[in-house]
Amino acid sequence: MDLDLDKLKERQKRIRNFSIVAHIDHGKSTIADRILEKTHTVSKRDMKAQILDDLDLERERGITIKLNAVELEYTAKDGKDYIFHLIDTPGHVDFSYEVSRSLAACEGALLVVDAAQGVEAQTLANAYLAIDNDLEIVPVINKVDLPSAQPEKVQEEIEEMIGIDASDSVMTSAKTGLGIDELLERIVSDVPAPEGDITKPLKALIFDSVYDSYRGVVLNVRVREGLVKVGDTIELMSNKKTFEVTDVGVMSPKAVSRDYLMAGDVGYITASIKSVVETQVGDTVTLADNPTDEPLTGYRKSTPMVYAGMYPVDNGKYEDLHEALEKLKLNDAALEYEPETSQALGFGFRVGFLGLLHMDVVQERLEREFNLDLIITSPSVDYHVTTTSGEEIVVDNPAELPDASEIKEVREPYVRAEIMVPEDFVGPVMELCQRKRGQFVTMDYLDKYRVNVIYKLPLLEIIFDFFDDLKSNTKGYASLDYRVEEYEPSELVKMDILLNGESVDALSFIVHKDFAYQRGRDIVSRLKEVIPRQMFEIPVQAAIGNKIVARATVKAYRKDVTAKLYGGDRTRRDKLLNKQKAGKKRMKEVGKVSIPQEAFMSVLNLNKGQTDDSGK
Ligand SMILES: Nc1nc2c(ncn2[C@@H]2O[C@H](COP(=O)(O)OP(=O)(O)OP(=O)(O)O)[C@@H](O)[C@H]2O)c(=O)[nH]1
Repeated sequence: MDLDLDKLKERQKRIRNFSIVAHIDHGKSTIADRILEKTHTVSKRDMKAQILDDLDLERERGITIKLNAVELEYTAKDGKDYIFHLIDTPGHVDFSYEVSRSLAACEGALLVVDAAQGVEAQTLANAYLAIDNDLEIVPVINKVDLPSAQPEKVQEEIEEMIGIDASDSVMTSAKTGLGIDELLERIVSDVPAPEGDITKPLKALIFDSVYDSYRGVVLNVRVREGLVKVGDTIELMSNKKTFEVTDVGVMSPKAVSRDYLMAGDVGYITASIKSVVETQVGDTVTLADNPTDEPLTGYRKSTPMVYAGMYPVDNGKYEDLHEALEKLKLNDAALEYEPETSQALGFGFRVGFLGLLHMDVVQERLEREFNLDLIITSPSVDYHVTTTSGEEIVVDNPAELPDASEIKEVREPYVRAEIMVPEDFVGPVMELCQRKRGQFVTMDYLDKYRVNVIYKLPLLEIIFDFFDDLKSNTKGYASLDYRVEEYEPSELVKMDILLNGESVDALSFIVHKDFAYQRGRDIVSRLKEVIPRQMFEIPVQAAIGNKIVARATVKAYRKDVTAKLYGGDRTRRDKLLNKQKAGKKRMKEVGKVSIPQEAFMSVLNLNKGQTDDSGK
């Protein structure tokens, strides 16, 4: 192999590694498509819309979940050929950890801002992530074709709110293709070429790893120093495991083998690694016989924020569910699960998700790709509990919360929520936050019209429907960004639900003392609606400890039953519920009672009930 050092150095100067960051829907994927098209990475004819979103589900939902790195070739106006590595990032608040991963592989970021919407919460959050990573930021104002576009105003916003020079922002319309040529030139001129000594021992960062049934584990790496090629023995520095490299290459957008990857490159390595568990994202890859002295510093790991039980409708499918989760995990580093048993539902798993959207995506993939029918219990957060005997435990399943008499203190996760909103809506936003047990922190005017309202809120209150409520209370103008900051003591109680006199563990939930009675009543009346009638009466009760706080009765079967199901507005929560309804009637027999999937999601509706009540 001809590895002329001067040529390699010359090649390194022509590499540009960059990401595109934006608030959701500001046009990141469409811009990526245009760039791919312009660089002829895919011919227009072959190009499916949004080729970077390779999961069917992503395309359907129009959201980007997994990050993808592609290599593009671009002949610039200076006549030289440049090598672009474009790393796509997701925009949804559930997936912000994926953003920080991809940024670690780049020197620059295109910050895309919608010319009509302006800077929003995720624009800021992502811009700060990029600044923290020392990336060169190229501001891009997209959708300038829209009649409501106000590019100059957006330019000012970027300068005022992010503090970067936006006077030379690239004006684009990813829809018409306007400005894309200029954007490509700006990537060449503004994004710095990677540095890193090619002659030093290999030092590469794993920023993603995916399982491929043909190739085994595929490591997506950013090479920082040195060079790697087929036949090398690599070592994963965190666990000292060694593997022989079977292939290296880049995605373009399909996998294309290369002779080597060198300092500055973003590409893949395969090395007959059997399990993704061995390959930690953030780990450093080096050569076994010529290792680097110091590993790279890893970056923030994703941690689940929402937990729910997943049970096969057919108990015989437990192993299938196990296998399916194992396979999904190979592709989804954020997914966590462990076995769990429920008296009511049998054997299943407690699964940790980044948020409700992530939960929804996982459920859909399990059902679609693995053909499983699942019952999912209502989502919960994790609680830190100190028992009277001084023991510290973490509880992510309401059924496992110890008896009140054994609890000294329960702490729940609180987030710092930044809500950006036009001044006119500050009132409704504050009202909503107060209702959700929020504590006001501060409020800043971002410009003449817009305010950044900061609240401390219990994660429990915001995971379900806060975002939807926020949107409806502000005519869609508010944007939200949040992160878990701390755990704080809270007066929480466990609500048990009894059907036919039997406590159903999978229906219990944790609720703040002040809302307990109302929610007890709400859930009971909701369950009364969704539990199908039988030949006998079914008492439905809500209890805190031994105390029954609400009760209702599912009357014995009559012929004219019309189950009144919640229709409601078009929010994510409702879509979730509607989907549960639309699918096959998923039921679980518990004792003599059949419990449908909707019953387990009742707690999502409860919040709605509460909001409606207080909103009246
Ligand atoms: N009018 C107009 N519409 C655009 C333009 N760019 C993108 N859009 C539309 O805006 C919507 C969102 O674009 P996407 O590219 O999917 O946005 P995104 O930021 O990638 O969204 P996520 O992948 O969900 O984070 C789509 O309906 C696009 O067709 C533009 O320049 N002009």
